[in-house]
Amino acid sequence: MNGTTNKQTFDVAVIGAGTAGLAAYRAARAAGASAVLVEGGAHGTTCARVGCMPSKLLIAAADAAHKAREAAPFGLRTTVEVDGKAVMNRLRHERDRFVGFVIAGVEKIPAEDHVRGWASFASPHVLDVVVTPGVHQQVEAKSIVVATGSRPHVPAMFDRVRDRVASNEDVFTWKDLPKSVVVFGMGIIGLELGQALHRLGVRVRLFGRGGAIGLLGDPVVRDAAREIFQKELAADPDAKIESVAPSDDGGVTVTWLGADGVVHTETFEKILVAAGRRPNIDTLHLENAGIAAGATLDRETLRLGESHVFLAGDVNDELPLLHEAADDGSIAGANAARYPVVTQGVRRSEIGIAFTDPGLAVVGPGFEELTAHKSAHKSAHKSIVAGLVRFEDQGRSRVMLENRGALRVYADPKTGTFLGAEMIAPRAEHLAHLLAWAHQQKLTIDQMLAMPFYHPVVEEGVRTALRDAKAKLAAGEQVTRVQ
Ligand SMILES: Cc1cc2nc3c(=O)[nH]c(=O)nc-3n(C[C@H](O)[C@H](O)[C@H](O)COP(=O)(O)OP(=O)(O)OC[C@H]3O[C@@H](n4cnc5c(N)ncnc54)[C@H](O)[C@@H]3O)c2cc1C
Ligand SMILES: NC(=O)c1ccc[n+]([C@@H]2O[C@H](COP(=O)([O-])OP(=O)(O)OC[C@H]3O[C@@H](n4cnc5c(N)ncnc54)[C@H](O)[C@@H]3O)[C@@H](O)[C@H]2O)c1
Repeated sequence: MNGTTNKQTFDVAVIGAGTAGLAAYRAARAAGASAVLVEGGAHGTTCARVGCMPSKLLIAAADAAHKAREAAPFGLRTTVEVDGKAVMNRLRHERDRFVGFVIAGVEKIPAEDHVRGWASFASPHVLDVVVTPGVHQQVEAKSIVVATGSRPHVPAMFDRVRDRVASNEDVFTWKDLPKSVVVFGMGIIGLELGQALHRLGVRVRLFGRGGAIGLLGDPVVRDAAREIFQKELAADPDAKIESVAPSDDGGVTVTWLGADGVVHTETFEKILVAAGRRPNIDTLHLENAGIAAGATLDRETLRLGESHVFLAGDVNDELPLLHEAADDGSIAGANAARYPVVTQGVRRSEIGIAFTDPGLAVVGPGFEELTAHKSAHKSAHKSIVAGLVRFEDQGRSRVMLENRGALRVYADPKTGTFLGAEMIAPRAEHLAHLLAWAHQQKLTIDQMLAMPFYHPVVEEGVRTALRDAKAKLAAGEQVTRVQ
């Protein structure tokens, strides 16, 4: 290390000024501690800059195009022309507005509480911050909140085209829509962006791995999702890729073995890899932090083992979602301020949503976790009750021509307590909230059925699933995971 300047001392140091880090800094200050926020990259948070907000802006344009194009059955004649430059301009304009609000909040933080540079552990309580190459600053703190987020993971199979691979960091910088995009990964990012680009007139092909679709774990719901997406898009959730090679025109050529047993080759202008994200923890020299070997994260306190280090947001690889990052930050920041006294934070019921159309959602721990082994014996899976609704004949969904999808609600066979749900459904984001609130209240299926249901609404579909669960509870009909 050369060019080290002064050492500043605080009660709490927070690494990363994303959603979790900003919440941690504010919670630490509110608890009366002195605190510093260390940020190495661009301000504005992943969510606002290259995540939640720009992706939803692209989806909003795509949905508008799709609705207009699909209006004929209602007796409407429309033609849709997509102006790619205008789509991307609006996206960036609105995105920059959201980023601006975050930056305005950061600017309110006193300058003395703010260090610009990349931090890593020099010793348990001292961070080395690289301000510019060769210029270092030291920050000393009693406790440290690591809130460094995550980054896109690009597997080795893309090594030959690595310099051409786009991630969520690149898509929203595109000035115009490309003619064609191959998307690897049918997780949430791949599905959201892939479907949106397709609806905006881009030739899209989606490749997934192992049959996974978004966040779904329930085989009944996943099968429905596969069918729906494959009807609309070229999508193979269990792709047998033979090669991904650079093409002469600056794009990529993909060769794969199709489900038809035939080897196909197609060339695309762009390649988007959305094959998962990795926590930004490997460059922090955590080995210098004095943390006992084998220390694990306590999700209720966000403390790493018995140490003075707390992990908040995507970096802890628990639930990489915006509202969880914000909650993590508040819990970790308050605990870091009170360290060594730590208290358990309030955790909410789990909810995950993919903003596809139809939307995907999981409420509670999800089918796979609910039915996981109940003992060390491999074949001993837990049984649950699952009530099903399919949306083909659901009244309001059919009125709107959005009658596609399936939803399963889960119940405890003994108590009838609602355990969660998975769905691909119209208005999924709203149904998921309704169900998550019932889940957090630990309601039973009977108590949920005693709530009001208006007519005609999509929520009546949820009632159908709840009634099915009630009937199956009475009949003792349970489901178990099939290996
Ligand atoms: C395309 C996309 C769409 C998404 N859509 C949604 C959505 O619709 N809903 C939802 O709930 N979630 C969504 N998410 C997830 C959500 O964006 C993240 O869970 C959330 O932004 C994580 O916040 P964070 O504070 O942990 O990380 P970040 O906001 O990434 O902040 C981490 C910060 O740490 C800084 N940093 C890293 N290392 C260092 C270091 N060594 N020194 C100093 N600073 C460092 C980084 O520069 C960064 O500013 C989406 C994510 C993506 C990628
Ligand atoms: N609406 C939302 O809340 C939202 C939207 C976008 C992202 N996010 C967050 O960001 C996280 C990361 O999203 P993501 O979609 O990158 O990750 P993901 O983990 O959700 O999905 C990655 C997918 O890529 C597949 N995959 C892995 N390697 C592959 C390969 N070589 N070829 C093809 N497929 C491959 C995996 O099987 C998996 O299904 C999500 O887990 C989520 O928490 C949330």
